Amino acid sequence: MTQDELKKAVGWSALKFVQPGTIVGVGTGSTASHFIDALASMKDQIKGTVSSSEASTAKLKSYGIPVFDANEVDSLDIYVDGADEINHHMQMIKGGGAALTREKIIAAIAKKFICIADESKVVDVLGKFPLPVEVIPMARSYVARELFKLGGRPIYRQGVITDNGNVILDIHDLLISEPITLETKINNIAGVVTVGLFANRGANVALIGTANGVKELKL
Ligand SMILES: O=C[C@H](O)[C@H](O)[C@H](O)COP(=O)(O)O
Repeated sequence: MTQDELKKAVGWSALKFVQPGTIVGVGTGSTASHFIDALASMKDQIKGTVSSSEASTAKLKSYGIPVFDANEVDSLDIYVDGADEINHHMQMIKGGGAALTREKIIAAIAKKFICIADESKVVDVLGKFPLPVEVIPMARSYVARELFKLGGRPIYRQGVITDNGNVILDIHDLLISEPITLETKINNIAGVVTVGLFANRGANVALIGTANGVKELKL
C-alpha cells in the first residue's frame, strides 16, 4: 500500500468516532483531508465542524459542511487530526503544514483527540521531524537565539505566513527527551505564539495505518 492509501484508510476509520448530531473538530493536512472526504459521506447526520485552518475550512465548505467559529462552541466531543510524529506516550509533533496554533486551540476545546497517521509517523523519541514554532514576526531573531540555547538549530521557514499572520521557525537536530518540560519552556519565550509539541495534551486515541490494517493505540 502507498503512504497515501494508508492515510486514506485511517481517515475513513476515524468516522466510527463521529456521533450523529454533534459538532466535529477537524484538523489540517493530507491525512485530515481524507477524513474530510469521509465526513462528507455523513454530512447530513452531523451539526457541523470547527476547522483548524483556512485550507480545511475551504474543503469542508466545498462539501457543504457547516463550519462554526471556535468562539461559538463550548466543547467538542472529538478532534480528528494528523501528526508529523507520534510517540508511544501519544505525544506528537505537529505543524508541518503551519496550522499548529489553531490545531492546539481546537485540541484544547475537545474532550478526545483522535490522531490519524500512517505508521511512518510513529517514533520512539520525538524530534527527527523538525519541531515547528509559530512566532510573532518582530520576535523572529530573538526567539531563534533562545531556541538555539535549548540545543536545537532553528531555521526560518522561508515564504510561509500562517493563517494568523505569523512566521514559523523549525527546530532541527533536537532530540526531545522531556517533551512536557520542553513544550512549557518554548511556550514561555516572549514572541512565541505556540510550539508544535503536543505533549501536555497528547492524543487520546491513535489510529495508525499499517500494511496489515488500521491499528488502534490508547494510553
Ligand atoms: O500543520 C499541519 C498539521 O499539524 C498536520 O496535521 C501535520 O503536518 C500532518 O500532516 P499530514 O497528514 O499531511 O502528514
